[in-house]
Amino acid sequence: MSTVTNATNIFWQDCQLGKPERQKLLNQKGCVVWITGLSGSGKSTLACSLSSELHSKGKLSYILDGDNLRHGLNKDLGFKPEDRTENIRRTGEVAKLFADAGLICVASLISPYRRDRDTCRAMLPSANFIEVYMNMPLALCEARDPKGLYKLARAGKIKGFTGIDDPYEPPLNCEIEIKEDNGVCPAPNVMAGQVVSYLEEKGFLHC
Ligand SMILES: Nc1ncnc2c1ncn2[C@@H]1O[C@H](COP(=O)(O)OS(=O)(=O)O)[C@@H](OP(=O)(O)O)[C@H]1O
Ligand SMILES: Nc1ncnc2c1ncn2[C@@H]1O[C@H](COP(=O)(O)OP(=O)(O)O)[C@@H](O)[C@H]1O
Repeated sequence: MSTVTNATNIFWQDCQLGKPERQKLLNQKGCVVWITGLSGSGKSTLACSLSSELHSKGKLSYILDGDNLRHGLNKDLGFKPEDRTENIRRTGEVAKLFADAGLICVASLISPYRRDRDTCRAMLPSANFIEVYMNMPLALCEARDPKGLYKLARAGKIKGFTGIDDPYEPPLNCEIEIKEDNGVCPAPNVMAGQVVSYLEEKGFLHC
């Protein structure tokens, strides 16, 4: 366990009952499905559809949604680069705990900086971090604009909005890419099916 802490005189406490026993109980393997993409790209839609699909298969998942976490755990953070970095780090640590609990943790955050996502990946055995890139054109996300935030950003009323005046760094080596097919975005259940197939193929849905 390599962690840098500010505290001294702390010790790692182990318990005989561990992840393997919890996984056996749940008949699944704990992992993190990390969904990244622009605002409006469909992250939350995919997270919900995926969670429902897994539930119907008797598999336990839990969604960590960026917007929701910012109402509690991450309420002290804004959208400055260092705040986004801390937002992702904290969420990565929580996701790691859920995966250790044996759950399929679905994290859905813009997570715009590659280095921050890679930091989360490094928190887990590499196969257990499944990065899903919502590769949707900015024009589509902006046309959707369900919260009217792009409009505000274009009007200069929100500063540092991802994709407008703050960068989004696409993954270079993600496990799953969701993109348009002939200019059409796949339906939510189709996007979820793509992820479920991956989880099935890699053995996460059984123990
Ligand atoms: N400046 C700026 N840039 C991007 N997004 C903004 C901003 N201000 C508010 N919002 C709203 O916050 C949601 C993104 O939160 P995240 O925690 O996922 O962002 S990040 O990962 O820390 O970049 C995002 O939600 P989604 O649309 O679901 O992605 C927006 O609703
Ligand atoms: N696959 C899809 N097909 C059609 N509309 C979608 C799809 N995915 C998302 N949407 C719509 O796009 C908008 C943004 O989706 P959302 O999941 O909130 O994105 P994000 O979480 O990335 O901000 C919502 O109005 C949602 O209903």
